[in-house]
This record gives sequence, C-alpha cells and structure tokens, in this order.
Amino acid sequence: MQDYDLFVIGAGSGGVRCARIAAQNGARVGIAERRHWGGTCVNLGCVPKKLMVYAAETGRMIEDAPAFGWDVQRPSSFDWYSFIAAKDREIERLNGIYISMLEKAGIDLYTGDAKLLDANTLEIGPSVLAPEASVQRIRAKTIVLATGSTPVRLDIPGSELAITSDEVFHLPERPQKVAIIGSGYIGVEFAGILAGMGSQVDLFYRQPLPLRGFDEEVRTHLKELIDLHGITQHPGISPVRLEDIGGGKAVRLVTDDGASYEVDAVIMATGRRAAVDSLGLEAAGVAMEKGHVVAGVDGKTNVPSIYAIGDIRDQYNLTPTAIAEGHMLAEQLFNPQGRMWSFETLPKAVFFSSPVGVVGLSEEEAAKDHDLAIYTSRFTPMRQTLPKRAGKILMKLVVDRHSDVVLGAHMVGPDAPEIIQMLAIAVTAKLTKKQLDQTVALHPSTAEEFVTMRTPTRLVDRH
Ligand SMILES: Cc1cc2nc3c(=O)[nH]c(=O)nc-3n(C[C@H](O)[C@H](O)[C@H](O)COP(=O)(O)OP(=O)(O)OC[C@H]3O[C@@H](n4cnc5c(N)ncnc54)[C@H](O)[C@@H]3O)c2cc1C
Ligand SMILES: NC(=O)c1ccc[n+]([C@@H]2O[C@H](COP(=O)([O-])OP(=O)(O)OC[C@H]3O[C@@H](n4cnc5c(N)ncnc54)[C@H](O)[C@@H]3O)[C@@H](O)[C@H]2O)c1
Repeated sequence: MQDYDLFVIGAGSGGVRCARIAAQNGARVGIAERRHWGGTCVNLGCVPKKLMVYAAETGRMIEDAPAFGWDVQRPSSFDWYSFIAAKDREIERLNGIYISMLEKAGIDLYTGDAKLLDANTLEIGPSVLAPEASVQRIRAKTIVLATGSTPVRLDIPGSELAITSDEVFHLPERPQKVAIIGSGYIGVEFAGILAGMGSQVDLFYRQPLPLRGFDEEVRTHLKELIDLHGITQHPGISPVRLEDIGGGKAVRLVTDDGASYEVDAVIMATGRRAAVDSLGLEAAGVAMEKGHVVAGVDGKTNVPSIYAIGDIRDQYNLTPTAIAEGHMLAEQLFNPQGRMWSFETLPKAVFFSSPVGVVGLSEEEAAKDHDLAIYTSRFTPMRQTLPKRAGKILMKLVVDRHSDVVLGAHMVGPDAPEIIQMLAIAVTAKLTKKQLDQTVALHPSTAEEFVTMRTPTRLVDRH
C-alpha cells in the first residue's frame, strides 16, 4: 500500500499545477514545501520583480506628468521601506491563496524539507518555514521533483559580500550605489528597477553586448537604451574580487582591467543552478548531469517512479513552462487525453525599463536553415513625444523568404511583453507575413507597426 498516488516535492510554479491537476483527476496527492508556498515566482521572482518594475515606472510617469499638464509636487521621492512593506503584504496574500487552493483541491500539505530515501519513499523534516516539524515518512507510487533552482555566485575572493536576487527583495534600504554583475534576465531587470528608483547603477558583463542568446539586433538596441536609462555599462569586464570596506555596508569591487568601484551593494546575477542539495537523489538513483536532473519535457527521469519538472531540469527556466510541464505530467499520469503545449515558439520577456519581448527564432538562429526577409522598424513612441523622452522602439520580424512563414518576432520598447504575447499566437500558428499584412491596423497603437511593415529591410541568405 502506498500513502499517495502522487507526491510532489516543491510547491512552486510547476509543483502546484502538477499536484492540483492530478488531484482534480482523482489521484490521492501530497505536496511538501520547505520555504514559501508558491515558490520562486511568487516569493522571490516574477511577482515581486514585476511590482518593483511598476514602482520604477511610476517614478518615470511622475517625471513626465508636467509635460501632460499635471501639476505634481516636485521633487518627488521614493520610500523603499513602505514599498517593500506593501509588496510583502501582497506576497503574503498570494501565499494564502496558494495554500487554500491546494487544500480545496483535497491535497495534503506538508511544511518541511523533503528528501528521497528510495524510489518510492521520502522523509520530511524541519525547515526554515517549520523549524519544529517532526520527521515524517511517506510512501508514494509516483514522486515529482519540482524543487526549482537557486542563485549561483561567482567563485571569486569576497563573493560572500555580494547579494543575489533573493536578498534584493528584502534589503532594509535601497542602495544608493550598486554594482550588478551579469547581464542576463536578472541583471538587466534589476539594473532597470534600481536605476528607475534613483540608484546609481554600474552593470558589468563579459560580452560586448547584454542578454546573451537573444537576437543580436535586439541586444545592440537594448545596449543603447540601457545607456539612455542612466546605467553605466562595463562590457567585456569581469570582477576579480570583492573587499569589505564598511563593516558589511560598503563593498569595493575590483575588476580584471585593474579598476575598482566602491558601492553600497554588489548584486551577482550570474545564473542559477538546480536546487538538489540534500534531496537524496543518490539514495533513489536519480541521474544528474552538470548539476541538474536529467529528464525530458515529459518529466521522465531514469527512475520509473520519479519525475522532474521545471527549473530542476534546467531547460527553459520560466514559470509558464514549469506550469505547462506540471500540467502535462499530471494529465499524462491520470488523464492521458490532456492538453499539450508547443515549446518551439516560447515567448520570452525581459522586464527592463524599456522591456524586451521575443518569440520564435532570432535572425542568427533562423539564418542557419532559412533564406530570410528581415523587416525592422524603429520609431519614437507617441507617449514620449510631449515629455521629449529619448529612446526608440525596435520591432523586428524574421520571415522565411520562400514559405513566407513568420519565424520570429522581436520587440524592445514599452508594452513589448504584452504585444509579443499576442503575436506569439501567430508565430505558433505558423502564420505568414501575408496574413499579418491582411490584418487591419489598430490605430493609434504601437502594435500596429507589426502589421504595417511592407518592405523588407534586408534579405539574408542562409549561412
Ligand atoms: C528574480 C527572478 C525573476 C524571475 N522572473 C520571471 C518572469 O518574469 N517570468 C518567468 O516566466 N519566470 C521568471 N523567473 C523564473 C521562474 O521564477 C522560475 O522559472 C519558476 O519559478 C520555476 O518553477 P519551479 O516550479 O521549477 O520551481 P520554484 O518556483 O523555484 O519552486 C520550487 C519550490 O520547491 C521548494 N523546495 C526546494 N527544495 C525542497 C525540498 N527539499 N523540500 C521541500 N520543498 C523544496 C522551494 O522552496 C520552492 O518553493 C524569475 C526568477 C527569478 C529568480
Ligand atoms: N523575465 C523573465 O522571464 C525572467 C526574469 C528573471 C529570471 N528568469 C529566469 O531565471 C534564469 C536565471 O536568471 P539569470 O539572469 O541569473 O541568468 P542568465 O543565465 O540569464 O544570466 C546570467 C549572466 O551571468 C553571466 N555570467 C555567468 N557566469 C559568469 C562568470 N563566471 N563571470 C561573469 N559573468 C558570468 C552570464 O554571462 C549572463 O550575463 C534565467 O535564465 C531565466 O530563465 C526569467
């Protein structure tokens, strides 16, 4: 006899969805969480980050207000403490919603640190959220590993003086001067947030352009906009050590070009790794590769009773993909007629002050297999005209020249994530440029430019 049909370790984006769909389909389900219900996205990721983006954006709207006739009190100031308190209240509300949603679905909730003892047995012990919890042993026919990921710090002297995104959300005060290392999603987003709130931000990265892996033209355009947002960029520069110069309140960052910078905080935004420490993977015989659990998008590991979804697989590392994997797995196990997602045309956004939204292939990826027609448009959004705010929008379509199918859509500028989410439907449906052109524009909008780009900017032959 097993205690559960399905037991999920980790109540984040993937785990919660998997547990809920399994329970809805009649399975007896348990779930363990050691730190925060709702996981990274709700507590230390997407949600608090987006609230911070809104806070920074509000500051810019106040600056622009006089240009639209508003008499606002100036100079305005930003109260970090009251914002963080408001953000925390909202997160607490969401934690409650997650707990009640799971309970209403008839799922047993365990607060504590779970570890595998073998392929069907696990133990739940005390954790930060439940320090007094007594150890419980549980058996399950199927176990789902959904423990997510955790920030990685660079291996340099003094790296313990740096903070990561986990700590930024709870800093007692906003750093006046901050150095951010890494220009991936987190580095770029926090550069925008903190600069928008009034901090002096220095952004260090190894490559000539930020956002490695994105379309080159998008990266070039973004680099210009990062400058316009008052952030000092240090491309091609790596940190070599950090020194404490103020009893933990000030840090000196020394870089590989011999320069040094004195700041209130250094944020390492240098990637994340799967959260597998003390999970008992060896005891259960679960295979790992380069620090993450080896599993396909169907969640199957090398152990038939154990599945892995979300960041622990280190493939897509986004909330909607973790949710989709959790949902598909639950249906595959308990209702095989279920819903499928297409991961080929994954929309992505970087919530910088001028946000990036992309779906499908970059020009460089597409040119490996296709002859291309590239359509681009750069223009100043109407909202910026009266306040005379600099910074152009970039919109770009990557089209197969022979089939006319739109392979990729890219945008940098206000509302890019919202616009690209909708265009992702067209790219997923493999619509052609002609079909985009048949769509009547909605005027005046920014998005209309995606259906009014008539002439290719350039033709690119496959490499
Ligand atoms: C700063 C930041 C911003 C982000 N912004 C976005 C965004 O805008 N959009 C987006 O799509 N994605 C974003 N992400 C990524 C997104 O948060 C993750 O991809 C997503 O949360 C992964 O879901 P998951 O279910 O795999 O893991 P998680 O959400 O990390 O959940 C795993 C849970 O497992 C728990 N756990 C771990 N080990 C154990 C154990 N042994 N026992 C019990 N519980 C355990 C953890 O406490 C955690 O709650 C962001 C991430 C960060 C860090
Ligand atoms: N908007 C979103 O959807 C969103 C937001 C935040 C995070 N996320 C997810 O979380 C993941 C983690 O975010 P992240 O920004 O930490 O990772 P990332 O992989 O996007 O960026 C890591 C950065 O660290 C740099 N780096 C790595 N090793 C280094 C070294 N030794 N020296 C100097 N620089 C080094 C990389 O060059 C890169 O700039 C992302 O990949 C993404 O999937 C998504």
